Amino acid sequence: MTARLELRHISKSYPGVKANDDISLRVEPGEIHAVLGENGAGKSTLMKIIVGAVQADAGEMLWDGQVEAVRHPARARALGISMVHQHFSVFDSLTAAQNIWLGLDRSLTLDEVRTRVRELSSAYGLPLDPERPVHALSVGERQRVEILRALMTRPRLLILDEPTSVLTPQAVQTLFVTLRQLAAQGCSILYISHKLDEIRSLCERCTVMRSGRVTGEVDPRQETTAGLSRLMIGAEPQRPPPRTARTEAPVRLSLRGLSAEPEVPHGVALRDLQLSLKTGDILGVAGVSGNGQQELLRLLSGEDRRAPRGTLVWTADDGTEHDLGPMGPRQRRALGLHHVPEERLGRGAVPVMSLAQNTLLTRREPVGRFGHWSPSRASALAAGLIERFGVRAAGPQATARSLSGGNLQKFIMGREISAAPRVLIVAQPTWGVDVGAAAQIRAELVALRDQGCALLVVSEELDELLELSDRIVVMAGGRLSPVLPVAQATVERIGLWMSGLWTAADAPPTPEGTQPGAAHVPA
Ligand SMILES: Nc1ncnc2c1ncn2[C@@H]1O[C@H](COP(=O)(O)OP(=O)(O)OP(=O)(O)O)[C@@H](O)[C@H]1O
Repeated sequence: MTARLELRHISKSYPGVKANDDISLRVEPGEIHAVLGENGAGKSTLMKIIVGAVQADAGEMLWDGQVEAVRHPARARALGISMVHQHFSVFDSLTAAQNIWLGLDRSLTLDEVRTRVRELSSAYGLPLDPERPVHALSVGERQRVEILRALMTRPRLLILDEPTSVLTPQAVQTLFVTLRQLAAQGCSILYISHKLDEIRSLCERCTVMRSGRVTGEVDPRQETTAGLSRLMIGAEPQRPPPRTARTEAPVRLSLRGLSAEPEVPHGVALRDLQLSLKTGDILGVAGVSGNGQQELLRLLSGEDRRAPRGTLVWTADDGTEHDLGPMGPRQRRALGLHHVPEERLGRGAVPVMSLAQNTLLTRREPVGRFGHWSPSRASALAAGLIERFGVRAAGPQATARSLSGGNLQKFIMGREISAAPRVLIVAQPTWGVDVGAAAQIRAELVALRDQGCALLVVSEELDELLELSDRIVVMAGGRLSPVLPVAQATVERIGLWMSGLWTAADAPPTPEGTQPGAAHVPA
């Protein structure tokens, strides 16, 4: 059979790093082919070469058996190659439908695109209102925009770079049904993921990369998860640290009936949120993105300062209370409240600035008494983070945008964790991070909690929340469910609550479990 895509001896170097080193790869028509590799292994670079966004230094590409020099993304689109990127390339001020329309060849009118989006989103179980502006969408919903945009082009090769990082388990299953349907119709799929279970259940072949080279090609269905992990990182991931039993701990931060109207049209209104973050405790917030998580995170971080007086309260060690509502992020950081936003590029880091300069976004150590910052101290801080968190980067002067997605996530997480925060608010802590690094980040979060930090972790990965959290709460329709100790949080129960189906009777018989306003809320 003629391969749909064949790569022969592809190499690509950046200053100081050989991102791809003599890579060969074959993808058959209708094949679902995984590309697996640790952060910075060179997967995204290879995909960018296939779609013509980056030019290889050496090697050739064959399409349907013919040598093809894809020098431009338009050529890749004309061949039928479509890619869903890890970092979303959407325009914030436009609606979902307008964004999709812009990415197409204009053979359809905007109205036709809207109709088609509705059809595709219901056929493939990817709910999305085409009229909503993208700035009001959560990352999970933005990802759906990208996936729908790719599906609209009726691709012959669909490349997905970490498509499930922000999808719920149910949404992942639906996506897999879609992908299998597409493959059965002859579309080839290149699937990049760090989730070994997903690769084993979805893909027929798997190319493993390490440090820019192919280290093996296997049938993932014949491998164990541990076996794949060994091929990829040369070891099995760290086991989760043993949990110590928690005793009743003092409250550090509380939400007391916090309600807020949406800041933007189509945003989610928050209703009567009651919650306490305790010292030495990890509270996990589960839920489908777009149910108010983004709005809650903005109120907690201080980007949104509209929390009504007395509804967002910081309790100091001596018991005195401070109203956090009107304080901005910097004032909150001075108290010890740090925050990792879900969007890494743009909000977590400034893409064109060096890692050293990016430390200044949230850290004061490099800043002197008169407000001048010291480049050497910023570099030293960045170098320390690179070392401690195993960030693969050319050095402290590398720009944030030159890092692979997972490495930038490690850097940002490291910057906030090593600030020794008293409260840490984290969204999607291990998004795009390989299994080894994910285990390390989780262990660091648990260590922080053991040092007395109060953590709130928002994640769409239920398994991650169950592993990390001491207590779990579900967010649906802008409300919070009762809080459950993790031992009582079964996947079934949490899954049901994700659709807003809880009642006051669900609250466990503990003081923290009683939640006014925790009535049934259809999402
Ligand atoms: N534009 C660039 N300039 C400099 N270095 C780059 C650039 N793009 C990628 N690199 C480097 O090339 C290497 C491979 O990066 P790539 O993004 O391909 O990795 P990846 O396997 O996709 O990683 P991840 O799983 O973290 O997304 C990394 O060391 C990265 O820092």
